[in-house]
Amino acid sequence: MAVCSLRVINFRTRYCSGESKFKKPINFSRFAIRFNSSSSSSSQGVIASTMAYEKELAAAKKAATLAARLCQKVQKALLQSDVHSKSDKSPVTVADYGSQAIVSFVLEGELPSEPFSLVAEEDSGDLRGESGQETLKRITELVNDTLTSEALDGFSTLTAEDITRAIDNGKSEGGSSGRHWVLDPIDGTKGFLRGDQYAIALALLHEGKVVLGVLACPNLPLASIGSNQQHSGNEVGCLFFATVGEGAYMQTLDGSSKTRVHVSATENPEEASFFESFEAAHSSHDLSKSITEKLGVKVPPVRIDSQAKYGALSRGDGTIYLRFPHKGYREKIWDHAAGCIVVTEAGGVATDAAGNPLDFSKGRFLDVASGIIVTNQKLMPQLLRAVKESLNEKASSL
Ligand SMILES: Nc1ncnc2c1ncn2[C@@H]1O[C@H](COP(=O)(O)O)[C@@H](O)[C@H]1OP(=O)(O)O
Ligand SMILES: [Mg+2]
Ligand SMILES: [Mg+2]
Ligand SMILES: [Mg+2]
Repeated sequence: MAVCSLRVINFRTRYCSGESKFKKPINFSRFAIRFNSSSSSSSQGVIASTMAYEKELAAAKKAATLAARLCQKVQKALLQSDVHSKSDKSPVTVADYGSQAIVSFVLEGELPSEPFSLVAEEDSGDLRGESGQETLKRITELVNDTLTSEALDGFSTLTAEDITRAIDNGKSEGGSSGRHWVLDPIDGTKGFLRGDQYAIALALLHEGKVVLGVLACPNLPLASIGSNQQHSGNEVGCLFFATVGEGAYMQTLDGSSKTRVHVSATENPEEASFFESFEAAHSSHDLSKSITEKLGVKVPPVRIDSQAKYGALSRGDGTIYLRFPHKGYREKIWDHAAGCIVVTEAGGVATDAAGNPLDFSKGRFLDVASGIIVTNQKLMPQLLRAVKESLNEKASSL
């Protein structure tokens, strides 16, 4: 049984000792309150006590929340800017790198006694040459502004080199042994640019299995977004999180108390609504139309960007999520790891189009047969049959 006790920890000690990769001492004068669990989860298998991964979850929530603050600042400035800069990709670049730097920096600092491995989407290659200097300067300012104003007041300013090093922590190959953090610093960049949905998606792999996931969705309404529901209230900003065997939860991004979430219990596909990519280039809308017609789904699809779809599904806004990328596209683990554990812990099932479980243990890529489908346990057999029929029809029409 784990004991929760309040412990005061000096950030200066924590962020500067042990395995830290930061050459420059980082001076934190702020004190943090952390839970100290007497049941060490790190070396006792994937499912240990009921308090397993508690300190990792706290660190992940903190990292994703701070990264979300940075992204919100950039998106706000982007949406206020003129038409010219809206077609300019640089704001999202700055937010992508900044988000990755913050998550890397916070995780490494919060968990100093653990070896740190991060599999993340971005790397600093494009920032290192002469042409990247202006962007790197903007990222460095943004990260420093965010950490100063939002949480880690009192720390000494990070240099551009600190930032590139934090970003490049993300080069790990992951795999089936040990622990690896998995990060998409902005999932749904197209949605981010449009002012729509995006997510900061962070998960932890342990011995090849996803054991923890956090999804920060800054623009997702707190109220349901399903096509069957009346929209009520316009408050936005959700944080979903789940630890293996302990259920899935949602709270507001600004930190309200958590609520346990469950997938929809709908067994009748005629009552089900479904989610898919906003961008037809990311997932075939024709195929999902064929599948949902076979099932008898009556309402039109809810199309939104990013793993916010997994979050919405985990709280029952809809019943089905279909994703069929076009030929040649290879899925990456950071595009599904966090969403997958959130929806699974909420009672759902995520498989590839052939019904195989998703295997996150093979490195940076996630090799799947044809696509990814998600629904509740009761509907999955029916959905799999419809998917198989539609895929066969598509193959024979080619
Ligand atoms: N051609 C593509 N097909 C499918 N997914 C893509 C493609 N290009 C990028 N993606 C990634 O897939 C996800 C988009 O999914 P969705 O349509 O559900 O928002 C994002 O993670 C996006 O990456 P990124 O993280 O850079 O935005
Ligand atoms: Mg992504
Ligand atoms: Mg991304
Ligand atoms: Mg990308």
